[in-house]
Formats: sequence, C-alpha cells, structure tokens
Amino acid sequence: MSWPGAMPSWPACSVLPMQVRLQTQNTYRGIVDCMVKTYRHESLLGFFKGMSFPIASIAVVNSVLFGVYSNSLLVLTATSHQERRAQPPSYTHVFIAGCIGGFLQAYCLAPFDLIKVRLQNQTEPRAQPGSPPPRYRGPVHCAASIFQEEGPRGLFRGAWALTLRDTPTLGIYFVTYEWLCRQSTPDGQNPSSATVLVAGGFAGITSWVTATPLDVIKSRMQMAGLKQREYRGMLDCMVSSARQEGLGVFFRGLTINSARAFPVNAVTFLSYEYLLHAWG
Ligand SMILES: C[N+](C)(C)CCCC[C@H](N)C(=O)O
Repeated sequence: MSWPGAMPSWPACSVLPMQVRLQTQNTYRGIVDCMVKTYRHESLLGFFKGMSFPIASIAVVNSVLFGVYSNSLLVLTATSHQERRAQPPSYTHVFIAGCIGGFLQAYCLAPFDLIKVRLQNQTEPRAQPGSPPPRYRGPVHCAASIFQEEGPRGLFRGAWALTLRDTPTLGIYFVTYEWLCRQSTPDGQNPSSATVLVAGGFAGITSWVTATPLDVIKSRMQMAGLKQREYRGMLDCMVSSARQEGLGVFFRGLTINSARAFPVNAVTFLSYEYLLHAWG
C-alpha cells in the first residue's frame, strides 16, 4: 500500500461563498452583483465565511481520494507506480479507479461540505452588540445544531447527490489528467512539472464543468431542512428548480467553479506527483 499523505491544495480559493450563494439563492443578478452585495452587507469578512472548516477538510479528503485512487489502480493493473510509465494503465482502469476514489471521498466530504454550505449561506453581517446572533456561530456550533435538530443523519443531508456528483466526475478527472500528460510526454518518461500543472488544471476544469449541474442540486438539497423548501428527493429538486428557474439553473456557479478549478487542481496534482516520487 502506498498513501500519498495529506494532500495540500490552494484552500483560499476553494471555498469562496459566492458559488454557494449563487447556486442556492435567487437574490443575485450574477457574480459581480453577488460580490458587491456581500461586501456592502458583510464587509470583506463575508468573502471568507465558512472557510476554516473546508481548509481543515481538504487534507483529509484529498488524501482519501488520491490514496484510494492510487491503490485501486495498483490492484486493477497489478503494476507499481514506478512501472506505470513503462506500462501505462488503460483509460478504463484509470476511470474505474477514479470513480472508486470519488465514491469513497464523497462520504468523508459530506458533513464538511454540508457545514460549509450552511455557513456560507448565512448572509448576516458579523454580530454587533444588541443584534440577534446568527443561526450558526461557527463550524462546531453548526455541526452540533444540525445533529440536535436533524439527527445524525442530518449531517449527511445531500450525501447522495454529492456521491452522484463525484463518482463519475472524478473518473473523468483522472482520465483527463492522464490523457493530457500522455499527449505531451514522450513514451516511458515522467511528465514535466509544467505538464503536470497544465494537465491538472484542465482535469479540474473538465471535472467541474461536468459536475456543476449536480453541484447545484446538491447545494439545494443541503439547504433544504433549513429555511428553504423541503424536496421529496433529488428528482423533485431537479424538476422544481428547472420549472421555476429554467434550465440555466444547472449551470449556476460554472464560471466560478472553473476559474478556481485550474489553480487548485494544478497545485493538487503537482503535490501528488511530488509525493509519489519522494516516497516511491
Ligand atoms: C468532482 N468535483 C468536480 C466535484 C471535484 C473535482 C476536483 C477536486 C478538487 N479537490 C477540487 O476541489 O477542485
């Protein structure tokens, strides 16, 4: 077994509340409007809401994803990482290993992601003396309140949508990365750092573009049970969102997701390759 350890990423970029707000609230005309309103109402702090928890979760979640992926590939292809450049795995194996990694990481991610979405959707300004406190005072308070009000299963609200979002799209993620690396690297050689950065960045974009429709549904399901309407299930959420807001609803947050995906995933893959070589 090899485990690429706690994978770093570019956290500050991965957790901007704008994307969640655009996807779940109808009060904004677009990214700029959302940013202006956030700044006016909540000052600069509004841009960093719900960040501490995702930052803490990134290392855990990425190590599950990349650890499960590389070990699944090991089992599927029966070749070690060192042998893999000489005998590259088939894209089917890469896809299956990515899906297994995506499936398992979704369950670790679910409670962290739920807390992030709930905290980022709180638009109250920072507590001022005399003003009512926000519903959730921070990540721990948020987790405890969900546990009390909605039971332990409440912490996994939206987990199914998250699993459906991540299982195929992480398969796509690793296939895109492998394909781009192989296109620009001579046979049998390791990809250069520049290739890894570019391939990782585009893998992130491709994966997020395909994941955004289910990302919208996932965020809405996670907000249900709080102030927004309750859905009978994922299908109900999809149908009623599309009926009320048109098909464009499934692409909300696409620009932000893609813009943050490039740098975040370029750095993620560079760290992954570096750790594999350092320990290999
Ligand atoms: C599958 N999905 C598109 C959701 C994520 C794919 C990239 C994962 C990376 N940790 C990131 O946050 O960008």
